[in-house]
Amino acid sequence: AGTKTRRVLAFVRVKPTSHFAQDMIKLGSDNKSIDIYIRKSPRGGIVNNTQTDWSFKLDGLLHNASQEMVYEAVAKDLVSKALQGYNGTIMCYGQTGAGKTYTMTGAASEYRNRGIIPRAIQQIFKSAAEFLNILVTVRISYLEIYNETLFDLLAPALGRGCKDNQLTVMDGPQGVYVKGLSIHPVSHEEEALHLLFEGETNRVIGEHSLNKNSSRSHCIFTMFIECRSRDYTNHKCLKSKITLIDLAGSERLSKTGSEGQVRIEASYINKSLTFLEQLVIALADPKREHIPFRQSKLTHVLKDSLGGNCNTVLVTNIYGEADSRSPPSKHEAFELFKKQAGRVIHRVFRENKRILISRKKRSLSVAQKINRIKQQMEAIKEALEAQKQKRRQEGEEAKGQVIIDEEEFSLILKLKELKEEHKAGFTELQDLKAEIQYCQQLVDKCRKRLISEFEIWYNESFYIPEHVREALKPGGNIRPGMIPINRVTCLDEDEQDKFEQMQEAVLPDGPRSVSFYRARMKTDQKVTPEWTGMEETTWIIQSQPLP
Ligand SMILES: Nc1ncnc2c1ncn2[C@@H]1O[C@H](COP(=O)(O)OP(=O)(O)OP(=O)(O)O)[C@@H](O)[C@H]1O
Repeated sequence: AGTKTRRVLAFVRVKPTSHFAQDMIKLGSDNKSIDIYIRKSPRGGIVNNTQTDWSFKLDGLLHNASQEMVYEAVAKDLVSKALQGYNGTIMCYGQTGAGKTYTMTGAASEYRNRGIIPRAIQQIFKSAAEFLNILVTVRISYLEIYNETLFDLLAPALGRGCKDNQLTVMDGPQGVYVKGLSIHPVSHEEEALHLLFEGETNRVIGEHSLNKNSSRSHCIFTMFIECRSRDYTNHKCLKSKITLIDLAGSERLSKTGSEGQVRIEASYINKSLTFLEQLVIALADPKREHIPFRQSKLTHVLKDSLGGNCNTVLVTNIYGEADSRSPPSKHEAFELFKKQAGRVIHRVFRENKRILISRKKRSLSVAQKINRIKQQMEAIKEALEAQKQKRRQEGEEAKGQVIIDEEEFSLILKLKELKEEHKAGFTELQDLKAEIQYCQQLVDKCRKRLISEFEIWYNESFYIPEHVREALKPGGNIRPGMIPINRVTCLDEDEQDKFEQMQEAVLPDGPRSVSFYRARMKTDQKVTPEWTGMEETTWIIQSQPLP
């Protein structure tokens, strides 16, 4: 009470598309408004009072905006204010695949396309390095809320147990705190980025989330900042925090057809987003006395990150695609799947394929070596035969005494050596053949698994009700179940490999990208299991329960 609540700034980011839905979405020419027109649903019946037009006033419309432009518009000012003691919160809201994670974290492999979180980390550390008389301390936490349970995404990264990282939100004299949360002090930009990337990985492969679409959880990345004077006579300390939230995908709320686990998740997401909405509405109303913070884990955790002296920005990510009722094409969805829900199995598949290819290459080179040895052996045998002939002609054998000269002796030794090499090569080749066969089986198994999990995920994620299916044009390639499995199977992985290799080969963009790439590499090295034995490969596949 008494504190002036700052207004929540609202931005809309439209995912770039080649088929922009001009009939449905009108973007204001001043970039500060958006109008949405929805065709009436045929399900509405004769009396159909469903609202079909909406107009929204915004603080900014981000259409065809680069990651850098988004950061400038949404975050830069908020982050610099955090260094002056103001709390700042940025939330991304929107449908699955609309670009929330892209906006918050960004594309994993490209510096240029890094999102708000890595840019905020960089801005903080860059500013901190420029302050002469101020010592800046940064601590980081990374939380995930899944089905109203809190998880500490940094627990495994900081060497804590993965199993007991479930947390409780508590109210204390200092405000809200999360019991048992790892809040890690970081001294360096690279270390902070590394923690972010590690947390991201845990978000996808965490025990509770092995089979879930990443959009079914809320992720909260927080930087606690303390600025104090280096002059020890001045004890003043400015404390603030920046909270960056990737909210769970919102599209399942109205979806019919979801069952079991999916339905439970949807209901949790539904509730928590509704409570968040109520909270934002309550905060905006100066007459409201009671602010319902405790209704859900999300609102409870965000108690001191919303309202009050906090700068808050809401980014709504939307699809601008024409006919956005249709699910994405299977090809597009498969790409998404490999990055999200199917990430683990896809990684196992690729790793097995890599092993298979390396074994095949090795086996080829061993076979070539064996051939060379064989040729050398033939040549030596011929030479030895010639020597024998020579001796025969000279009648030595008749005398019962064989005298071998030095040359012949060394040929015999060489032949013996080659025979051993040949034998060893042959054994290695046999072993490699067995390994290749085994690897091939694993690769096939993984491919099957990848595809069957994809099919399940696709149907779960983009299930369309009967009436919409009917509305879709016949012969279109977006109808579920209409694309034969073998078309998915033949998605050109090798082309993709080539592309990824090319991406890796691209030089870092500018000196500040080095810490980004190094932190990424560290995460990748740590996360990728040691693929030394086949047993481990099998173990990972077997340990993945079916959805
Ligand atoms: N502005 C953009 N420019 C280019 N690619 C984008 C953009 N927004 C999203 N994408 C791409 O679209 C795909 C889906 O985006 P993203 O994963 O960020 O969606 P999401 O809303 O976080 O989905 P989920 O809720 O499932 O986590 C990704 O491959 C991402 O790289």
